[in-house]
Amino acid sequence: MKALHFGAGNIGRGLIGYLLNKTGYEVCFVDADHQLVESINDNKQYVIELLDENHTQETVSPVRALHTSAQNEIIEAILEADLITTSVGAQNLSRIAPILSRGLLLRKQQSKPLIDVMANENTINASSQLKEEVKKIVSEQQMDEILSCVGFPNSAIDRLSLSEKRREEEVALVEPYYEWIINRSEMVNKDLPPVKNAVYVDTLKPHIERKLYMVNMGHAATAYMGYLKGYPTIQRALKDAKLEEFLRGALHESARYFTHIHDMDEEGLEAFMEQTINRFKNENISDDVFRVGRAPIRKLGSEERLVKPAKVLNDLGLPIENLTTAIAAALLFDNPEDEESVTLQNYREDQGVEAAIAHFTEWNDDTIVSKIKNHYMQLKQEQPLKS
Ligand SMILES: NC(=O)c1ccc[n+]([C@@H]2O[C@H](COP(=O)([O-])OP(=O)(O)OC[C@H]3O[C@@H](n4cnc5c(N)ncnc54)[C@H](O)[C@@H]3O)[C@@H](O)[C@H]2O)c1
Ligand SMILES: O=P(O)(O)OC[C@@H](O)[C@@H](O)[C@H](O)[C@H](O)CO
Repeated sequence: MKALHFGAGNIGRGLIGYLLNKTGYEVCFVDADHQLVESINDNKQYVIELLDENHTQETVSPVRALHTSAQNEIIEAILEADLITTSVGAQNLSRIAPILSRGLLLRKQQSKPLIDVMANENTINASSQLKEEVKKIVSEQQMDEILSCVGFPNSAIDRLSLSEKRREEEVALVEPYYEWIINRSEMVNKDLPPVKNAVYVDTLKPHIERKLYMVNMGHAATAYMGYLKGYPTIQRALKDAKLEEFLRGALHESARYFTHIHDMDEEGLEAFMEQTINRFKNENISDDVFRVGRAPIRKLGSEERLVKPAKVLNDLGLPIENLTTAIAAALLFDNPEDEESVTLQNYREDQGVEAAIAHFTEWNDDTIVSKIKNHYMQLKQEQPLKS
């Protein structure tokens, strides 16, 4: 069995490549990073190290990689693949669509078997988003042809995954915990063996929402508040009792979304929150606030981790103090090396904070805008040097 995976970054190697390899797939990565592609091809394997006390290492092999410029080889790999997956960042899905559509149309012309394409990104329904990107660039008839032999099952992935260069080799550093949840009902090829240790469900929504609106919400809230307090990592930030209390508060607010919208039980959510906080505090991990807070414009989006639960909870008349504080903190996230952070800061300086809140969150409610602005002023006052 052959799997083609776009994005050989942290989670691509640390979770997806790892589990596909364990399932028995020959994994071929596609990546835009020349050095990464070279390193994978030089070794035909890569190392994955568990971030636990033992730092256990495993080798994932055999693997190969193609650079995004190797268009003919990528098409060949699409034609040969039994499964196609991605983890390139939701903002890059549109970049994959052109080569993917060419390859999928050729598969149809050559009567290749049914295939599933699964985008594994931190966003709601990433595979559906990828499908929409394909739809934008092909004709209606071509889209019908693609959909007659391709499924775009959505999924949720969870594993704190980092990377470290050691002797010219990118080592994937991963926490022991992982979760890959796949919407079976959206798959067209159910003949393949299930991905090892993946969980197959018929309704993904509660799972992906809990991942994004609790794990990633809590992570982002900690990163933005941690940054403002001058902490370099999530783990250092959570040594500050006040920040841990803030994270707990934000998680408790968000948990109400799940009791009200998904009818989840409080006890289960409480356990999930504790598990999440403990994962973030893992002493064996050093997770940079700039990585976790990256792309603040994406994270402030109306369907995203901070704004969506806050909006729904507000409509239900439930508290959102911590969530709106986290949104305010995101507006102060200033990393000159992060393109979105630079755009955000420029917009805020040119247009003012109120305009920035409405523009980026698309939450056009005067009471809310002024609530977020108050938090923002408070945070700014506490951190005069940061902005
Ligand atoms: N790292 C984590 O802890 C983690 C966990 C769960 C989900 N995710 C999600 O997985 C996705 C990837 O995250 P990551 O942390 O691995 O990021 P990363 O930056 O480490 O990896 C992304 C990789 O995609 C490559 N890439 C970018 N554009 C490409 C393109 N057009 N074609 C091929 N390759 C391309 C990059 O060169 C990079 O190697 C994101 O959506 C992220 O939200 C990450
Ligand atoms: O990948 P992002 O930018 O959406 O979010 C940053 C982190 O919260 C994220 O990568 C987590 O580490 C991951 O989602 C854990 O499964």
